[in-house]
Amino acid sequence: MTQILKLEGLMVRFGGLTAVNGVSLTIASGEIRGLIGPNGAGKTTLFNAISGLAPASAGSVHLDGLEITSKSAPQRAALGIRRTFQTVQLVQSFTVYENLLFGLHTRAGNPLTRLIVGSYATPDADADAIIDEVLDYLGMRDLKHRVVDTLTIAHQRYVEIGRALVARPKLLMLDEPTAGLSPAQIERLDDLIGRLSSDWKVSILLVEHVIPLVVKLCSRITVLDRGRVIAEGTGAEIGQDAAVQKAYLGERLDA
Ligand SMILES: Nc1ncnc2c1ncn2[C@@H]1O[C@H](COP(=O)(O)OP(=O)(O)OP(=O)(O)O)[C@@H](O)[C@H]1O
Repeated sequence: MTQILKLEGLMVRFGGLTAVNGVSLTIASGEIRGLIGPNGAGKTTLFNAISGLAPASAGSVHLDGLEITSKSAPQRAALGIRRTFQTVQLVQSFTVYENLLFGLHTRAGNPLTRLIVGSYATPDADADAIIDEVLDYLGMRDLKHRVVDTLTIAHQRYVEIGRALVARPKLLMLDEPTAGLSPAQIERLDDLIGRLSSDWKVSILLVEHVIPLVVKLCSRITVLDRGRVIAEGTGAEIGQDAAVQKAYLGERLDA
């Protein structure tokens, strides 16, 4: 099976602190991989190292067979890595449509967005059609011209996912997508994430504190603690793992 993402011995240091410490992992095409770990384990830093926001101190990152370790974040985005953030990062005073255009133009050639986010590919003739397709998929067509800061946090999270999808990424990284959502909203998002990988032919790396959701969605889960991978396996396997139980100390994985 094709490996979409391969990390080998990845390290990220902040001065004397090693936030990511020799992480190696591979994600297969179409896989939904869970990434869990206690607070401060290094999950967001690992996301940043994969997406190019945190430079690797050592090790390598390959995307779909291409080494991208020294590529910038905009170059990685253009090559097919897209992500969402723990705290939603949209242009709040822009409409849903305008925010999705940003996602599209990181792979197309709009001069303004190229100045802001960089661009390495050819312009898209049919931005509107792509955006409408994504909004229809997300059930948000009626919100297309709404200003983002008038939307619920749940809808804002969908817009972030939409901004990633318009670029038809190879790897979609979701950083705590359920943060701030109600149980009903989490259930809907859970259903969406479960469909995304096959509907959009995208591999997903999911960081999430709602462990039952990760266990349900992901056939394999990687567990980080203090920057290191301490376990990898199915939900049942990692639930039984003594090192994982110790790292979570009291948090119930089967809750
Ligand atoms: N820019 C930075 N400068 C210095 N230290 C940092 C920086 N970013 C993260 N850290 C430190 O790196 C470690 C890993 O942090 P990180 O945010 O990646 O963990 P996390 O697993 O995502 O945590 P959480 O689940 O709480 O979001 C922590 O000790 C954190 O304080």
